[in-house]
Amino acid sequence: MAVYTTFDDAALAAFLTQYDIGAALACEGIAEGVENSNYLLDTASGRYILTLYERRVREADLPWFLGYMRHLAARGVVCPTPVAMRDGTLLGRLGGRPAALTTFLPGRPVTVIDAESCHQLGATLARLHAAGGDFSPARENEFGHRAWGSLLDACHGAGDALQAGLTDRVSAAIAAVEAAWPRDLPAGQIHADLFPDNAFFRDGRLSGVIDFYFACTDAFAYDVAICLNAWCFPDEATLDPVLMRAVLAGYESVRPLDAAERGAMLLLCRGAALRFLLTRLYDWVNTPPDAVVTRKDPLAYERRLAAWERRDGL
Ligand SMILES: Nc1ncnc2c1ncn2[C@@H]1O[C@H](COP(=O)(O)OP(=O)(O)O)[C@@H](O)[C@H]1O
Ligand SMILES: N[C@@H](CCOP(=O)(O)O)C(=O)O
Repeated sequence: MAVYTTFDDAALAAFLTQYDIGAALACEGIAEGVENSNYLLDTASGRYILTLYERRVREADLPWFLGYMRHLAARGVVCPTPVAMRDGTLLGRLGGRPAALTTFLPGRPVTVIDAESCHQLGATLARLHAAGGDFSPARENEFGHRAWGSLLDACHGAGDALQAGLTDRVSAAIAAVEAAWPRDLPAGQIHADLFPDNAFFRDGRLSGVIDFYFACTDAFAYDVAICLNAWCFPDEATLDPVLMRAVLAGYESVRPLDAAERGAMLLLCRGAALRFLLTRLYDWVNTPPDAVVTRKDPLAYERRLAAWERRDGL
């Protein structure tokens, strides 16, 4: 459950007076998600998502995220669009947290990932990369390869309780991937967390993308590698090559990968597995026992890392 911050009716009413959307008819916490507190808000003018930003999201980055979502929406990428207050401001405060309203996207994540959904995902990712091309402010990837060593250190060896020798194994994997990390790949704005729970489908079509709060400026091919990890391991351990080929074919139907990107993909996949292994491990170790959130399994990404390491090529 991801509702960390609550507020009373009076605080919500006061917050909504800044907008032109009417008073709240209903406002319910949303159980899914791990990063922020999300509420489903209904007013006479429609349905919205109310997000209170928590934890990892730096307040100084919020204008970048909200501006990026507006930019993508204006270019035809179906994603939550921040709703402006009467004075044009996108960001307010509620329950002591920075807060914003975005449009509600209908649709649901796929229940069974198949080649068709993977193909659509790949094509959508490539469109998202193209649409971000003229959004010029850069935002560093705070979970890029330079951050991995510090994330592991911040776990203080506690991963060994999950799996014997995990700390040394991950440390060696970071060193190997970092030493060969490719430079100068085509780069721009990437989603960086386009997992199946962040892609909505309606009537068999990918209808929208949510959750842009890890978006950053990095290699496009790395974003593809994140999706290969997130979408192509049906049993959390074994790569399904049919799904992988479908993601790549979907992507390349819109934006062909160049030779350097194709050559680097396997290494980028190992890097992407490490990135989610490390943030999940950090959360596993550092989430207080009374927190109302379901921790995600770090070892599901150790198994993906091992699967990539066993391969000679895609
Ligand atoms: N714009 C939106 N339209 C519809 N549902 C949304 C929207 N944004 C978030 N949600 C719902 O809220 C859940 C959590 O959102 P998400 O952005 O993934 O949270 P977090 O960043 O906290 O992980 C999603 O799984 C979805 O059910
Ligand atoms: N996708 C990440 C965690 C981020 O969660 P989300 O609910 O914001 O997508 C993971 O699976 O580790």
